[in-house]
Amino acid sequence: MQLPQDFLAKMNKLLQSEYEAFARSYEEERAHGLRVNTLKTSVEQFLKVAPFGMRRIPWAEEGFYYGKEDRPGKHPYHEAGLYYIQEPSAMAVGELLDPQPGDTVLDLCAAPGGKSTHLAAKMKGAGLLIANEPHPARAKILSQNVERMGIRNAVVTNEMPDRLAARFPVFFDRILVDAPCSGEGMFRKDPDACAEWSLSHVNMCAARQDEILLQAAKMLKPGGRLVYSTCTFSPEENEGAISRFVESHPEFVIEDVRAYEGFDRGRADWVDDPVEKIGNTFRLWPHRLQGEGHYIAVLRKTDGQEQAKRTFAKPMGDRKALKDYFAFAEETLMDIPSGDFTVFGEQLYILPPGMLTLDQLKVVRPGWHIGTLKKNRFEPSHALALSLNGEQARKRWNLLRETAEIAAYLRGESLPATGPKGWHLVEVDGFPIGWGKLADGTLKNHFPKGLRWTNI
Ligand SMILES: C[S@@+](CC[C@H](N)C(=O)[O-])C[C@H]1O[C@@H](n2cnc3c(N)ncnc32)[C@H](O)[C@@H]1O
Repeated sequence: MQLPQDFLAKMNKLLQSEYEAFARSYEEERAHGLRVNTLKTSVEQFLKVAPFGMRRIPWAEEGFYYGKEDRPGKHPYHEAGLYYIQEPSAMAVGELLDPQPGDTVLDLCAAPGGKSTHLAAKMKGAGLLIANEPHPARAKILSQNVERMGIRNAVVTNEMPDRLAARFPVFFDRILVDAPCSGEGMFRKDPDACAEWSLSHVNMCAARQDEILLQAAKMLKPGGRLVYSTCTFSPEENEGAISRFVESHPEFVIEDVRAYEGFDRGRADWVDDPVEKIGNTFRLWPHRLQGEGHYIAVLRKTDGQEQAKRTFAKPMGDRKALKDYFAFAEETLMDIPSGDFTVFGEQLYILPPGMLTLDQLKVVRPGWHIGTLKKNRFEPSHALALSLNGEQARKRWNLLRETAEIAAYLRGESLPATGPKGWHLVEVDGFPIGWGKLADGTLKNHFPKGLRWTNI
């Protein structure tokens, strides 16, 4: 592959004797990974049914390399959200932020959602995750991935960091800044990053990273953890960004976290003014492990003001307006999803607990999407189907993978069916994949139009 000459010269100067091995890695095939979604299945259960070659990724409990010939993006299990296709090195980031169930977590630069969905799995449905992405089209994709992975406790926003910082000061236990960067570590995976690269682009990215970190710092609680990551090699965006940040924020310390085999450490000698513990940060190199290039720093806020006054989101009070929803839920579900309901237009959501008001913010998904309140009837959402397990539905319609029926369902076709009338949770091998509504010998297809498969 053709790499920018200025980039190669810079890497040669930095890496010296290691440069040859680094340059050779661009001639090699990159590794492909998927992460099992433990909100829907366990690793053990998935390994029993996995139709792909699966080899463990050492630094990610639920991460696996899959085979070169495998096409996990084109399998019904992908639509059922049983896994997320994620670059192997990127899985280290969620492991290092390590959110716990019940935490309040922000993913500030979140699209398309590889790391947000990893954080949500670690939170096991308890606590609040805000996944933010300023680019509108990318925020939509992020929201679709949150839906596919069956996440109930996430809010997806489409904001700039300073506007979130004004609303959520000192609010989060853990924050991830997976910063937009010059993408040098992704040249094998993403030729666009390679085409866009220049020394001035690196400097522009570094300035933007300083601003994002500044805003993130305001939102973290004292004692909280901030993880900063990039998929680039340039010291300006890595050791440089963290050194500038810690220098201007002495209440932050760089944590000393154990490294996995193949992880390298941050390089103090590559920047002019490194802070003391910069050698505790991590560098992941494509010539030292099976994954692309990454940089990761784990920071803790040791001190700071506690925020007292907050305006919480107001749930809707009028439960009578939800009578069609409750009628649907009683007929269709074993346990009725309940909590702080909110309505956006006709759309019904349940807010995650402890959510602050979202007024004046650009919100793509204010919580768990339950369905649409139509005139005199309720229509369940795809998000509801994907967040259930089969036992939670009264009427289920199971299809087997690799059959004509599942292919027809994914193409959006109705299926001949007999059985009780009403909403059926459609499954593939027992894993929910969408809704179908049975009447007059037909299961009407409610798999969303935008997700339907063509060419199968
Ligand atoms: C490296 S990508 C994030 C990848 C994502 N965390 C994942 O794992 O799927 C960085 C993201 O930051 C977004 N971004 C760009 N400018 C930003 C800004 N000023 N503040 C926050 N995010 C920004 C980009 O649109 C991009 O989606």
